[in-house]
Amino acid sequence: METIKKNLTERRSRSMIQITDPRIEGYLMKLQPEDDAQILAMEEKAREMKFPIIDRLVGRFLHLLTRLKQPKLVVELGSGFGYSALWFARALGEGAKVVLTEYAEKNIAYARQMFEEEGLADKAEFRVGNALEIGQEYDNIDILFIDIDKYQYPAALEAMLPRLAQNALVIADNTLWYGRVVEENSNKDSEAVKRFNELMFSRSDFFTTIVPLRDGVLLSYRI
Ligand SMILES: C[S@@+](CC[C@H](N)C(=O)[O-])C[C@H]1O[C@@H](n2cnc3c(N)ncnc32)[C@H](O)[C@@H]1O
Repeated sequence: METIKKNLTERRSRSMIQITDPRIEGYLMKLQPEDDAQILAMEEKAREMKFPIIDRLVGRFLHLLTRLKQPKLVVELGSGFGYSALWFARALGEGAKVVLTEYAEKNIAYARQMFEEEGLADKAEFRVGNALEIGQEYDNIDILFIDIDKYQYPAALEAMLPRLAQNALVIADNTLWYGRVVEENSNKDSEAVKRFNELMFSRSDFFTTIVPLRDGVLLSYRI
């Protein structure tokens, strides 16, 4: 049993590539202090639960993109307990909103509480259920953020393309998938991430790049 566990651990660590050198990540984190109570509480909760949030570096990046883009409607596929959505919401202007979608009701309840404490509940819609189904209820989406289970990325793209506004921005997290995109022995998540990246880069109606920040953030602008 111990040997099996050891082999599994070794195989896992072999198949994880930290995209950015940890010393650089540490340096970047030090440059980006945070004193917002809700952001700090959510980061602490993620650490305790080992819950995969986008993290502060990507949060700030999304926040900046949102300020530049000034969207009226942001739709998030896979909101967890609302950390990434809070970064969007804090950057939204008058009358704009972010739609949170998430399977787990208790995560959405926590997100709502955090948004209320932050005074931003009026900038959000909190939806429990399948993100792909809920997402399709919206039109003219200015920013689509994809952070659901990785095997669903290509299907999410197909479902959501007709719902995007002209000049929409598609943002997807984990598009380097801890380096598994360069491995030969991949599984269905890795295959889906690779297919999703190829789909996005092959489209002439989108201009796409991947920023190798944390686990790779894909940005795709609809021309
Ligand atoms: C990586 S976490 C999201 C983290 C969040 N974006 C953040 O950074 O704060 C992915 C979440 O998506 C949810 N999820 C995965 N597939 C989903 C689907 N099809 N519909 C709704 N939620 C989904 C999971 O329950 C999980 O909470």
